[in-house]
Amino acid sequence: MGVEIRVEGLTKSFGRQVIWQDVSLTLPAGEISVLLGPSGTGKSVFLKSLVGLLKPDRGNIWIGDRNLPYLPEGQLYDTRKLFGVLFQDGALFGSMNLFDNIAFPLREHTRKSESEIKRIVLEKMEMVGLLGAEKKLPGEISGGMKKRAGLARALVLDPEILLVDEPDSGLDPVRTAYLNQLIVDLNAQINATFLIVTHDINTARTVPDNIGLLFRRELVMFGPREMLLSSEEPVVRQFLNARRQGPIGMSEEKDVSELEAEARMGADPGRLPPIPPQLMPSDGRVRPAQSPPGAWLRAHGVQPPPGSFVDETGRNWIEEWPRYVATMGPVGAAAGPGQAPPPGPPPQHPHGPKPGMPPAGGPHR
Ligand SMILES: Nc1ncnc2c1ncn2[C@@H]1O[C@H](COP(=O)(O)OP(=O)(O)OP(=O)(O)O)[C@@H](O)[C@H]1O
Repeated sequence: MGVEIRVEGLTKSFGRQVIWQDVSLTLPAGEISVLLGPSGTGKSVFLKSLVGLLKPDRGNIWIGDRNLPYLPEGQLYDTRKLFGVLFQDGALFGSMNLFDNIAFPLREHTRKSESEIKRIVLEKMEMVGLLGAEKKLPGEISGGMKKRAGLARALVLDPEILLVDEPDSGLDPVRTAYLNQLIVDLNAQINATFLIVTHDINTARTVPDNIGLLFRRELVMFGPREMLLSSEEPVVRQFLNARRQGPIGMSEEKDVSELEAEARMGADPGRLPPIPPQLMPSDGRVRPAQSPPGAWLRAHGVQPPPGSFVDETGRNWIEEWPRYVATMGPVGAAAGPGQAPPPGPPPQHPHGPKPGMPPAGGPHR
């Protein structure tokens, strides 16, 4: 499962407003990528273009040998079935209970029997920790539950590509941490290609394999998490450090005089903080598409900022990794019952009975 998406020279405008131009990137199969950018830089437009809901002015979106913007209607319809999409608000039908909302794509796009639909819906509801909430209406549940219901619906057609638009919007930091864990767990389980749009820097720093940044109508950078988190590029440093100092202004980019004034005052976008360990699946397995910590930095001879890859217990995950993988079994496999426990909790692990999946009946607000 999971397919590569290759975007080449993509440009999109509405009338005379250019949203972004000449965007090229590859979303590697099975990996988690995050797209960042100041508000209004066209992140949602990019997601909608990827799934064929908006047509770019020019450029290619290759999924295998299919170039999505140029597909005839019938093939576009088929190709869209490869995608699961979680929109910002979950996009649930208010008058349908969660079961029917989640069953909707199956009833619309497949000829499965009701008993088969029930099996699939309950399986996906269990995956997102919503079993027991089948009868609830969207208006009766919290924002976090709506996101998880939207996620379950995005999963029912077994997507090879999962697009998630601002999973953290409207969620408190704890629920965002649960949702991040759920995303990592789902990626480990279904091995699809994930693209997440987010404003949450902690999510961007800990969840993905790759990060991209849109600014000034361009994709400033896209690459492995370690590349962006060790980048000296001012706009990348400013964004990932969440600072005012740097090229990004209040509503658009700063002009030259503002930047010169900042330089005179010695303001800069801040030193690079340590690179945190990447969030691991909660059952301790290594995701099939996951790279060992420090792999990109080593390959490119880049020294990480001091304190990188050290978790809250003081363990350095570059040193720990070979032992961890050996203990946890082969890459992609869950730990077996007879295996020794890993050396303490995996990095960035939220504590609790089943990380990523608070019980459906539990507190959600
Ligand atoms: N269908 C449309 N017609 C015209 N303009 C549009 C359309 N959709 C989006 N836009 C414009 O495209 C720009 C980018 O919007 P988009 O929602 O993609 O930004 P974003 O980066 O996702 O923002 P945010 O982070 O605030 O959600 C905005 O100026 C928006 O008004």
